[in-house]
Amino acid sequence: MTRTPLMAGNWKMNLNHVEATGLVQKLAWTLSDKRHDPARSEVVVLVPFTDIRTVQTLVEGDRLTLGYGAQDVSAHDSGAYTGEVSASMLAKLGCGYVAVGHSERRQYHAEDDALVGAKTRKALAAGITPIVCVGEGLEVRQAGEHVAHTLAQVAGALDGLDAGQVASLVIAYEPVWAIGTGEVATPEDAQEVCAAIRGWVREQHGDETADTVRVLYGGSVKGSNVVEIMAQTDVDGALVGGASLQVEDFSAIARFYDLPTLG
Ligand SMILES: O=C(CO)COP(=O)(O)O
Repeated sequence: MTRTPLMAGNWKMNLNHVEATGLVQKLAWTLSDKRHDPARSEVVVLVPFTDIRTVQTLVEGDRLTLGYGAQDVSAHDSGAYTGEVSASMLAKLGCGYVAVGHSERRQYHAEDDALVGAKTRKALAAGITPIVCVGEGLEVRQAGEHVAHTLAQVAGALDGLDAGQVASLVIAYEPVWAIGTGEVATPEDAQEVCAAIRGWVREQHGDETADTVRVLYGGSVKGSNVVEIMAQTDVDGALVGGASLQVEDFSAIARFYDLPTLG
């Protein structure tokens, strides 16, 4: 079973829709100039809600091989939920992906596993691939509880899903202590937890599902460290924050398969 690597750029709260146009155009130009092969890595940007329509117009107008999506979605279908955006609204804008349960949502908006699970189900029901984010903080890591902690988050978010649904989604392991800090988990750290996640999926949903589901690593991924991270058996891609705002760096990440290996 081959899993197409996925390189997802999470812009977080950066770039207005005018700036988004500039970045998407430059990214598309660079990827095509360097002959990026979409069969070897799928490239996606997760953008602020206010940028989605603009990105959709560029992707559809120029037939770009660039996926796009949102960074969050409501757990509700419609109604009196001021400020929220539903999965069907995102689907109408052509979003292929949405991040759910990012550590910044968990930390600043008190999202728990039950809410992350509800959002995951709404995305799936609307035909959008959820990128379910999990990962431990520094104290949990220091206590040696990172695998158990992360698997509990996976179990909570994927509760009630069938094997087909689990196979279709993406799980992103992002150790909180490695996000935006320049502190990268070692490739072995990334592999340990990504393998444990796949092992959990295998136990719960069988071999086919485990061999199909894509598990990403996120946390200070850059062009300079992506090759060694992608060399890990159970890492199927990266969820990239800061470096996704830099066209040169993000296009290098997208073309990880062409980069020289260090050492
Ligand atoms: O949170 C992240 C992606 O979702 C990781 O961010 P950085 O790549 O900036 O560490």
